[in-house]
Amino acid sequence: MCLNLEPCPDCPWVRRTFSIHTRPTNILNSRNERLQALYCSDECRKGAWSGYHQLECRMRRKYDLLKAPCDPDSSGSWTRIMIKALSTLTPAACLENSPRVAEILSLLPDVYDDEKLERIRKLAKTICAACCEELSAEQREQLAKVCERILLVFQRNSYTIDESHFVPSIDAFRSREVIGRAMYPTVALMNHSCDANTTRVYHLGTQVVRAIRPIKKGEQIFSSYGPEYGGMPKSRRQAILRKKFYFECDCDSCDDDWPLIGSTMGQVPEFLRQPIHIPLLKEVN
Ligand SMILES: C[S@@+](CC[C@H](N)C(=O)[O-])C[C@H]1O[C@@H](n2cnc3c(N)ncnc32)[C@H](O)[C@@H]1O
Repeated sequence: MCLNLEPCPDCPWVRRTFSIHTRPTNILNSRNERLQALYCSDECRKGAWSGYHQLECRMRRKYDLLKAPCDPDSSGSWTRIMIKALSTLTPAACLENSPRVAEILSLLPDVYDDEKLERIRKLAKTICAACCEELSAEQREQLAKVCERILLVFQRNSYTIDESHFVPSIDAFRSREVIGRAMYPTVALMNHSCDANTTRVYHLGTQVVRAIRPIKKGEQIFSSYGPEYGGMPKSRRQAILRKKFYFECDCDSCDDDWPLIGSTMGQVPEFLRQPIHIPLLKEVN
């Protein structure tokens, strides 16, 4: 499910639908920039408004008024997730200590008390206060805890979606543009390895997982959550994974503390150490 590209999955050129407004507006984000609306059609715009944005817009204004420390993109996507969660949970069911709620609250018991958690907590409280005015303060507090857990699960299991623009130069990597975040349930089952055997690419909002070396039958399929062994020492990789995803990496390269690529260069024959100049693209007249 791609939350950020809704409600128009057929229109991949709609960008940042989480920071849109459906008509010209003077609302500014926390960086004092005007929020931008980009839709592929009028139909799409109307669908967004009636589907979720009416509520989202109210939340955003309320949230911005509170001047909570949260960047607009994150608060936008988190708001949308919470609105969806609240619509499936029903506040009353949440408060009866249902097995579903107990299950949600039991997730991620080892959360680290960091800045991001604090922001998520504030947002969850704000949205529950705005969405569930009919509940008592105590009930809203309980509901906010459920929402906080849902957001944390999303944050740990979702992926950034980017689009690569084809630029015929060695700088092609820099032309990647982040267009949102999404949860892909099957892909979320993949563990991280600092020596991953797959990579992810995106094609019009669809995530494609590709093997980057032969994978034997029965071998575990690993994804990279970011850090990779060759160019980064174990301590730094572990620190990043701990801060961003809250786990201690036990992949082979961390367990055996594989050396950095540069540190093994002395063992590589001289002719292999020479840079190879192969033009990436052939010019065509
Ligand atoms: C996106 S989930 C991956 C699927 C998860 N293993 C499961 O069973 O649902 C991410 C979680 O898996 C665990 N994990 C993933 N890669 C790991 C690694 N290299 N070392 C230790 N734990 C890892 C961590 O608990 C992390 O929070």
